[in-house]
Amino acid sequence: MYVFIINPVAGNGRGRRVWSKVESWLIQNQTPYEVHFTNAPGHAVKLIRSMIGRDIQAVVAVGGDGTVHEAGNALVDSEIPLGYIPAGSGNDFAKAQGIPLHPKKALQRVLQNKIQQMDTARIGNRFLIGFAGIGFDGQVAQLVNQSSFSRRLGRFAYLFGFLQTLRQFQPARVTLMTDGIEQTFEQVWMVAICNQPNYGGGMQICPGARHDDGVLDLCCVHGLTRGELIKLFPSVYKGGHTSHPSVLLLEGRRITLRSDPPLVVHTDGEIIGKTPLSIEIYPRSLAVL
Ligand SMILES: Nc1ncnc2c1ncn2[C@@H]1O[C@H](COP(=O)(O)OP(=O)(O)OP(=O)(O)O)[C@@H](O)[C@H]1O
Repeated sequence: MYVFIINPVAGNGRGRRVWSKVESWLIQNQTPYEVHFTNAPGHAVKLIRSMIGRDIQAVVAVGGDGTVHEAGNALVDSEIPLGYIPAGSGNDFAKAQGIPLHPKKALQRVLQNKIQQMDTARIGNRFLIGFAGIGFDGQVAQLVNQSSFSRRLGRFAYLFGFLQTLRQFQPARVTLMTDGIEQTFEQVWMVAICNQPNYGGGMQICPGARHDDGVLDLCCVHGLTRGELIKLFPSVYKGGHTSHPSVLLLEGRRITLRSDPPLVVHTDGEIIGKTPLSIEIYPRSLAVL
C-alpha cells in the first residue's frame, strides 16, 4: 500500500491539481493507495508519525520542499521510504535527487521502488533534509512565508524577498565552529548549510554538496557592501560566486554557529528560530525512492 500525503496549498494550489492527475493514473494502474490531505503546517509530521509500524510500501509526499521537510522528518530512521511528486514553487529537493518535475514521470519513479539511503542532519529537535539558511537568507524565507503576495510569485519569490530584505538587513558578527575549528567573521550577510546543491528555487549556493557524502557543505558570505552583494547575487544561480574573495566554502560533520546580533534560521524554507545553532550530519538516515 502506498500512502500519499498531499499539501493542497503547495505551489499555490498545484498540490491539489497534481494529486487529481496522480490519482487517476493510480486508478488506471490498479495500484492500491491511501490518501491524506494536510490541513496546516506540521500536520504531515503528525499524520506520518501515526503510521510508523504499519505495513506501508512508501509514503509519497505531494507538495514542495516544506512538505518534503515534514515528511522526511517523520520518516528518518524508519523502515518506510519517502517518495516524492513535486508540486511546490522551488522543488529544489526534486532537482537535487533527479526526480522528474513531470508528475507522471515522478510517479513512475516511485512505482519502480528503487530505494537509496540519503543523509540528513540534526538541527535542534528537527532534521534538515536539503539545506538551512542563516541571516539574510533566513529573513528572506521569513518574509516570503509571511506574504501571500510573494508566495504567488512562485520561483521568483526569492528574488522579491531578496530585494525587500536588502533594505533592512544588517550584517552580523558570526563565529563558526566546523569540526572543532573556530573562525570569526565580521559583516556576515548569510551562511548556508547544504546537503544538496539546489537551493532557494534553483540557486547553487554550495555546488559541491551531495546528499550521500557524509558531510555538510557550508557557504559564508561576508565583508561585502550592499552594492557588492547585489552584483554578486546573479552568479549564485550557476555557482559562479564561489571564486569571490568574500565567499568562504567549508565542509564539516558538526557545525555550530553563534552571532551578534542573533540571526533568523530556516531549514528547507521553514523558519525554525534564531542563532545560536548546532547542526550535525546524520549519515544515511532516510530512505528515498
Ligand atoms: N492545508 C494547509 N494550509 C496551510 N499551510 C499548509 C497546509 N498544509 C501544509 N501547509 C504548509 O505549507 C507550507 C508550504 O509548503 P511547501 O513548501 O510544500 O510548498 P511551497 O512553499 O509552494 O513549495 P517550495 O517550498 O518548494 O517553494 C509548509 O510550511 C507546510 O507545512
